[in-house]
Amino acid sequence: MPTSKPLTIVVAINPSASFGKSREVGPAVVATLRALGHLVTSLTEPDFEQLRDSARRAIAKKPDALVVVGGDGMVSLGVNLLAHTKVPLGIIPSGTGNDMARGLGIPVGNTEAAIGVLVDALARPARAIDAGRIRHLDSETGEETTTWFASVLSAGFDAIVNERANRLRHPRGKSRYLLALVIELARLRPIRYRLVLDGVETVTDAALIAVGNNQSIGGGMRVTPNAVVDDGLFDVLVVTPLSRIAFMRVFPRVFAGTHLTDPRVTVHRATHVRIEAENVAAYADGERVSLLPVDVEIVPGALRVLMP
Ligand SMILES: Nc1ncnc2c1ncn2[C@@H]1O[C@H](COP(=O)(O)OP(=O)(O)OP(=O)(O)O)[C@@H](O)[C@H]1O
Repeated sequence: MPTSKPLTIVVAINPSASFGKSREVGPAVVATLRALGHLVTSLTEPDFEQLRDSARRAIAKKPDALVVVGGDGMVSLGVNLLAHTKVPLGIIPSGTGNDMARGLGIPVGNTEAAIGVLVDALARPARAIDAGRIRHLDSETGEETTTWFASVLSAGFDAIVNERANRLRHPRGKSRYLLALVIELARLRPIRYRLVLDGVETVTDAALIAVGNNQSIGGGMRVTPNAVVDDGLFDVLVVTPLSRIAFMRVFPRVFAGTHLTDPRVTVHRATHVRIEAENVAAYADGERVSLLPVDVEIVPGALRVLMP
């Protein structure tokens, strides 16, 4: 591993990521960075909100980097604190999905390799990538607010499955999503959307709309496989209504990103996207944003990242 000058680094750790299966990852990151001589502030808190508050206070001191240890929820925490600042974001994936890390080429499922990538990246200037800015109504206050995302915003069948999984108490782990998928597949029906892409409006029935800065959701489902994080554009996936049988044919192809050849699947490129539909929630970077409508805008170069 190359050595670099001592840096001040904040490491924000989610010990509950991946259902607590990766508790040793955070301490390993902190130990490695300290062994290299960096000045590390290690943050763990009882819950997400307190961690976000501690990280916000630590970032106000302008450290050289914020490293998040966890899944896409932790990426979301980092992106929302760092967008439009000069502080770069490092990611050590230890969550369930880890889609942002996957799309950036950060090793997933190999902590040592991910730490190696981070250490190398700390010795180089960080890379600027685009981020998505969502304008929506806050679910609690009803007031207009802004949420940033770096990977994919989705609003459709996958969000419905997510909502169902969150309402289920059992089973734990990935099988909860599988059960939610089976339940919602049985109830599958088209959603009527109003979609505005760079000022051009369409009203369409669809099963799913996803707005990608990066490529995947749900742990490697490459919904927008051609999205590029620094091209100043979103890839907007629209899947027209599918029968259950057609869904089961198209769905496995999404993992490989080969669904784009299916005539029921379209990808548009746009910088501004408005999505409206009745009673459908938007999820971004795996976290619930709010019910639709949302207005989404790409902000070129808004985020600095430590990546290969
Ligand atoms: N102590 C804690 N610190 C931070 N987050 C916590 C904590 N306890 C529970 N959480 C929950 O963890 C969620 C974020 O999890 P994260 O995304 O890091 O991992 P994951 O869900 O396993 O992975 P992925 O999002 O990639 O599927 C937050 O929504 C938060 O509510």
